Amino acid sequence: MTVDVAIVKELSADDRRFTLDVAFSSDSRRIVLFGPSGAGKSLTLRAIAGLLTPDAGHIRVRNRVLFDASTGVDLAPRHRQVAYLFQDYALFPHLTVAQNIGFGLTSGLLNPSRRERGRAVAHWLDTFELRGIADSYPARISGGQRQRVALARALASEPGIVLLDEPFAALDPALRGRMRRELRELQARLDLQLLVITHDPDDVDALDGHTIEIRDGRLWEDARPPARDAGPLRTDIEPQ
Ligand SMILES: Nc1ncnc2c1ncn2[C@@H]1O[C@H](COP(=O)(O)OP(=O)(O)OP(=O)(O)O)[C@@H](O)[C@H]1O
Repeated sequence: MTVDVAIVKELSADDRRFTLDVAFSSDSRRIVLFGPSGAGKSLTLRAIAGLLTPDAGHIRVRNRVLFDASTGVDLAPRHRQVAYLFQDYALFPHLTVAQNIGFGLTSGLLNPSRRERGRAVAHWLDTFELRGIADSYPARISGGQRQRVALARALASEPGIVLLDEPFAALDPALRGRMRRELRELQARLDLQLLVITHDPDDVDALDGHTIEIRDGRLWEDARPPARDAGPLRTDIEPQ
């Protein structure tokens, strides 16, 4: 299985307690964690990224053990080859589009020369059609452009998997439809594996991957059978 997660984490704040206890595995190129607000989706994503340490269990991605409580393995986030795209994209406001993308190249394991970095940044600017705004700051570009910059920055570090936290939630409906299509097209072009969390059934339909439903910190059901190959990309979904 490319992604194999079985984790338990107890959390408490004030007088509230929350138990995350999820186990799933999938070979699909598009894995969708679906569930209502407060279900435990972000906690699961944070655990995979290495930002939350489970009490028990294991996390394996592409045959690499990222975490295993029984053997004490707990790779640092920067060694996981996992890119995490935050809900608000978390771009650096004081860096231009090109500099934000370049940051993805310097923060990971890769430490390319200045010239190589320049070439890689140019490549990602072209891939995401961001040349025209390369020198703009995040505050001066649109929501869709911000999402593309965040994706470009995430992909520049050549991750094994990209984790996306509600990637379309902040976009207006028209743009949401376009970005869903763009993400699928991009995936087809770049051979990416995506793990997306969402509470929106339209995202589930549009992504058409292996959907895993989480509620109250537990797996609700494997809503669709795991697919070795997520199959041809759907083209019948129009932007809203
Ligand atoms: N540090 C913490 N301490 C205690 N409880 C927490 C902590 N972080 C999150 N929780 C609780 O864990 C539950 C799951 O949170 P999580 O952020 O994973 O939900 P989610 O499914 O991603 O929801 P949303 O779609 O609203 O982002 C929530 O009830 C939340 O209040």
